[in-house]
Amino acid sequence: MVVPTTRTDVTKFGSAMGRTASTVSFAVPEVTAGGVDGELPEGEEEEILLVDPSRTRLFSVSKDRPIARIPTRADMKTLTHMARRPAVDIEFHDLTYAVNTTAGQRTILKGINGFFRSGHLTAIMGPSGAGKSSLMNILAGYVRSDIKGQIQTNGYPRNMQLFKKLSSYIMQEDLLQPRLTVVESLRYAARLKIGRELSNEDQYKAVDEVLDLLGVSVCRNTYVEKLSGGQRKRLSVALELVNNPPVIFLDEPTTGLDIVAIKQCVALLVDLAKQGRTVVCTIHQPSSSLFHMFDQVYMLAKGSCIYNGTPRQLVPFLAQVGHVCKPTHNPADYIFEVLDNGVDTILELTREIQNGKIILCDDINVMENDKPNTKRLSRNEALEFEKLSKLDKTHSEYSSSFNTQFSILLSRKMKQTFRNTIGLWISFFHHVFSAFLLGSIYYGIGLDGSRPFENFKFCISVIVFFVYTHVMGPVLTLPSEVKLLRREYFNHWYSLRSYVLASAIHTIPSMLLFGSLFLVIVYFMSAQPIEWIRFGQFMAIGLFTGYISEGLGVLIGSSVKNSTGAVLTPAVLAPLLALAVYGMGYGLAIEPLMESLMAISFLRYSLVGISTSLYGNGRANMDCSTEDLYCHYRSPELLLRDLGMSGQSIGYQFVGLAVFGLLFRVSAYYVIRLRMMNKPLRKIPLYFKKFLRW
Ligand SMILES: Nc1ncnc2c1ncn2[C@@H]1O[C@H](COP(=O)(O)OP(=O)(O)OP(=O)(O)O)[C@@H](O)[C@H]1O
Repeated sequence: MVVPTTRTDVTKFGSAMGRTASTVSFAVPEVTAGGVDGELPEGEEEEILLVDPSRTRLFSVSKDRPIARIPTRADMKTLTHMARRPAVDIEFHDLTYAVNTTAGQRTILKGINGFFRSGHLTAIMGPSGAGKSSLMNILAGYVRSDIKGQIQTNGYPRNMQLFKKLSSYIMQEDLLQPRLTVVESLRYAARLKIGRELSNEDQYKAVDEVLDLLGVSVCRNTYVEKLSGGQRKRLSVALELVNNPPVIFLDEPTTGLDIVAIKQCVALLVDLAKQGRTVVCTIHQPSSSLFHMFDQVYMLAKGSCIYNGTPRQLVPFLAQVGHVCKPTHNPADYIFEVLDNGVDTILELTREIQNGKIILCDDINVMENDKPNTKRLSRNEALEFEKLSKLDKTHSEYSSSFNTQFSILLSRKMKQTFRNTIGLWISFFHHVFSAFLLGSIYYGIGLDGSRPFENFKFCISVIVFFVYTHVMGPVLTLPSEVKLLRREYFNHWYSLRSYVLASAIHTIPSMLLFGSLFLVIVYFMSAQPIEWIRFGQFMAIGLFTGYISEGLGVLIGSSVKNSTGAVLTPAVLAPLLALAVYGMGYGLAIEPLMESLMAISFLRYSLVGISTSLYGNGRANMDCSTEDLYCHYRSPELLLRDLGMSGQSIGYQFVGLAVFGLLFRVSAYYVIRLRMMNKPLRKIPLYFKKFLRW
């Protein structure tokens, strides 16, 4: 092995980067490596070319080597029906990311530099904890605080609003809508993400093209829950591809896939990049053949860049600093072994690659001439694009209007709800069985003046039924839904308001259907008065209670994970129920303090409402079935008085319930909004102020 003479030269080169172009020569040691062609003879002199001293850091260690062509599918299809997008290059300078931990401040990324260009597939690699996900999150805009340094797109400071529209982040977990078919999922995504940019017909054509391109046409009518791991990953990519984003970030796209699916997945990313997109993914140790499929590899260790360049240049680079990779060795594995040598090695590699300022390429001409198909965005075009996107306030943020988002989301949710046939059957049996059970327990007591307290227990049972039936569903399902929401919301599919509103409405039809069935059965079995107004009020209070309880479930489910929610929900409901029934027998003697406490239990309004619907509104004295001389509570007025409910209007109970319903839903909206951010606590005062202004 030839002792490299490069270190000082590279340092010189690095210091020359600031102002003037220069040409630096150094000897490249003889190296051979598995899977790499065209090694140089020992001691051969190579020229390092500095292309643009002020910004660009391309240089070649081995410019005479055959050009490493990225394998692409010969029959690769082009996306002719998609919206046109500009190509976007991303660069970052002196990027530092430091977070506060209990042990003090921790620097996760240490002044790294890089340049990820359009038309290239870049892999961010490194050992566990190196900072790959942190870098990806920062570049994608997922993390935006605690960052120092510059991030630029096409040479200009990144405009986050514009960048969000031009980029997609595909997270590691394939979060998909299980009860939609592949083509339905894509069509919903297209309608939300493309909006008015393309006609419906063109949107559907774009969807068909994406299906073809990603090789998922065969399963276009398969339900998502039935897809294989590889197909799910392809669908995840397809969903983000429908609006043709020029920048795609993927976090660990190969995790959980078998070797064949991994290759197909990376080949797909290569294809996407070759069409002019900037594709950046994080990846754990890839195989040698996989490693060489990437156009650029960006390696991190302990928050610093230790390599930046083409896969082919990794072996010569390592050899340059005295680490020779055997031909039989996978270079991607070898560098991990090198890192095992300790911190000094990391520092040395970081110095050599100038913390990412240098990009090692096979041939500068390849880098320069291998332009992507799409048009690069000039400064003027960028400004024009920005201006256009700001013309209409609604359209500046999302591709489709609020109403469109709402109707699409509602239709998507309803479709899934009504396809959940097992869930619907369970719900049906639960309502019918509980209704007959309750009806049997309180059979025929409604008109009996000697059993009003039993009838009051019946009212409590109806309220408890509606509370527990509707509160637990969102508590258990929302935490996983929030994850899916995070992906779609972050990728700018729709606004949070349209999502929350659609979620708040989609359960109403099934709730009305099953709830009414339950109420009709119990009302008539328990022989309540056959008066349509009373019946209507009874139904309305019961159904409204169910809806408000669901709102409480949404608030709890959006705030905590489901294991916590399962414990927290009964803990919240128990005191509310105790406050609701307080006053039974006390009549007019309820203390003012207790009265105000009772007012904060929404169940109190339900209970007063349902009792008033049966006994209020000037109901005549009831008949008594017993032979008692004195049947005290045959007078409904007396009964309501002793329950502490006299003089209460049913309208007031509806207003009380509506206030709580609104409070739960609006609070849930803000909690979800805070969860979508990475620094929620800091934003609480801001949101409180906004809420007060609303
Ligand atoms: N917000 C944070 N607060 C505290 N530490 C953090 C935070 N974000 C990341 N870290 C730490 O920074 C280091 C880098 O994290 P990151 O997730 O970026 O690494 P990674 O290279 O993606 O690792 P892996 O391959 O295991 O996913 C880890 O040690 C992680 O614990």
